[in-house]
Amino acid sequence: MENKLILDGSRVAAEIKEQLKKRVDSIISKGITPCLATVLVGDDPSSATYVKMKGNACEKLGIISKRIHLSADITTEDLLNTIHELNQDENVHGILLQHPVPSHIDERAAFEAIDIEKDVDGVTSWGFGQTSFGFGSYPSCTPAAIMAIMDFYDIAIEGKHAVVVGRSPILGKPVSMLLLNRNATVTTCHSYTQKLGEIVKQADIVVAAVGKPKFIQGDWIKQGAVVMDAGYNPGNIGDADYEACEKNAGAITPVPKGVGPVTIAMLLKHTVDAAEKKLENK
Ligand SMILES: Nc1nc(=O)c2c([nH]1)NC[C@@H]1CN(c3ccc(C(=O)N[C@@H](CCC(=O)O)C(=O)O)cc3)C=[N+]21
Repeated sequence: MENKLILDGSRVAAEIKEQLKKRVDSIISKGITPCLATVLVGDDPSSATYVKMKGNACEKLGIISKRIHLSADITTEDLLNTIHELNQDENVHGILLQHPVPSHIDERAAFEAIDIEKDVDGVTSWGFGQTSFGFGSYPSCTPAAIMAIMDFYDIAIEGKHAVVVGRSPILGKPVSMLLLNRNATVTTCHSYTQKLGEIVKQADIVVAAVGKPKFIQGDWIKQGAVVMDAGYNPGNIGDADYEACEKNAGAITPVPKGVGPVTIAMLLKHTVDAAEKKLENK
């Protein structure tokens, strides 16, 4: 049997960040310091951890991390006001509103309030539309990460059958569009999909984006298929049953150190892109 490839997200992220560091230094020498604003609402511990990781990753590259932490009981209006202020703030180049926000808040309205120029996390419907049509600047970061890992390892996409399990607005749906734009044949599955295992079994590329630990079963994976696990469940458990899927897969991302670190690298890249655009228009 051919060798199995463990897709090392930490390595991909490290290489991307090394390139970014040079660009950050150059932007700073021209008088602008890239800045990402992160907005965290409430006190969910894993959200707090992820946001902290994003902020720290910024600072490591010399990007300013403007960290905004709002209390869980704010209103949608309060959150919209915060976003409007960040939109107005000349020194902020990118805005990340951490998902999920408390359920009494209209998350979609908050995402939509983000200025398209600053939507480095690809959460607006405008950004999604651009991604879908294939000309946007900032696809959502986890979908972008999945593509970046496949490109890093020269995994063929064109003509392949990609099965995406999940259709969330910033993961399953946009990654389906990115794969489609790369000429994959895309099947997007969800909670109403019948005979899911049989469909996944047909996949050359499986994207696990359901948000349920170990949901993708090993015997659903065709021999040699590529498994991209975008799950981030409590305890750092992926959406694929790794031990079982790994047996059949030709290539697979682990959790942790798979898609996660590259998601953060893509966020940094988009922030640097946004700061560079600002510089060009100065
Ligand atoms: N608006 C928005 N954009 C997001 O991109 C977004 C979000 N909301 N909400 C939550 C998910 C989750 N997410 C992760 C990013 C990195 C890791 C990551 O790097 N994890 C490490 C391990 C983490 C640890 O050590 O605790 C790894 O996989 O190696 C995980 C999860 C971004 N998300």
